[in-house]
Amino acid sequence: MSDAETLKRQAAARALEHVRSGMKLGLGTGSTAKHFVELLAERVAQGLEVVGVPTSEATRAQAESLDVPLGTLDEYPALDLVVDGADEVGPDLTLIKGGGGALLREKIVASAAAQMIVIADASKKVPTLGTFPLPIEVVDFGVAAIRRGIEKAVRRAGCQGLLTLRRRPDGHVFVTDQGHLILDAAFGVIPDPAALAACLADVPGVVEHGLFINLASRVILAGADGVTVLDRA
Ligand SMILES: O=C[C@H](O)[C@H](O)[C@H](O)COP(=O)(O)O
Repeated sequence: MSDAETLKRQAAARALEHVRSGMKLGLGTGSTAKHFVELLAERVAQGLEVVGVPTSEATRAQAESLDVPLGTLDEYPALDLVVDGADEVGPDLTLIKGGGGALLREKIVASAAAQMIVIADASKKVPTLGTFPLPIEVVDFGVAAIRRGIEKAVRRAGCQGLLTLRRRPDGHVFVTDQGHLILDAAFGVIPDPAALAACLADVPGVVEHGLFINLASRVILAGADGVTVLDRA
C-alpha cells in the first residue's frame, strides 16, 4: 500500500472507533471512504450489527460485495453517523467535496445524520478553500446559460475562474448518479464560502454544489506525524 493509502486507512480506522452496534450509518464515497467500508466490513463479519446507507452507486456496489447490510435513506431517514472523505478541509471544518461526483447524495445523507465525521490525509487541510476546483452540479438543460448565470452570481461573492464541464477519462461527459452534469469551478480562492453558497443557490439550474458548511462535526486527519482530530466549535 502506498504512503497516501496508508494514511487514508489510518484515518478510516480511527473513525471506525465511533461506530457502535445498532447504528444507522451513512457510507461516504471516494478512495478514503473506501477504506472505511473495507474496515467496517471486517467488523460486520465479526458480528457488528449496523445498517449502511451508501452515498453513491460505487459505494453501494463495494458495500454489497463485502456483505455490509444496506438500506435506503427512505427506510432510514435519520442516521446516527456518516463517515466520508473530502477534497479540502478549511476553517470551521468547511469542506469542498464532490471530486468523485457524489456531492448531491453525500450532502443529503450528511444532512440526515446526527454526526458527520470526515476522514482524510493531512494534505487536505487548507487555510482557505478554493485551490481544489469547486464541483457545481447542474441540470442537463441549457448548460451554457447556467454557466453564464453562475459566472455572474459568483462575482457577488468575490469569486471568478474557469468553469469546466467535467468529462470522464474516455472523453464522454460525466453524468452523476442523479443524472446531472458537473461544472468544476477553478476559483483558486473562496474568500467567503457561505456567501458563495448563497449566490449559487440563486442560480436556476444549479442543483447543488460541493461546499459543505456546518455539516462536519469532526475531521480526522492522518499525516506523517500521526492522527489529528479537529472538532467544529
Ligand atoms: O464525490 C466524491 C466525494 O466527495 C469524495 O469524498 C471526495 O472527492 C474525496 O475523495 P478521496 O477520498 O478519494 O480523496
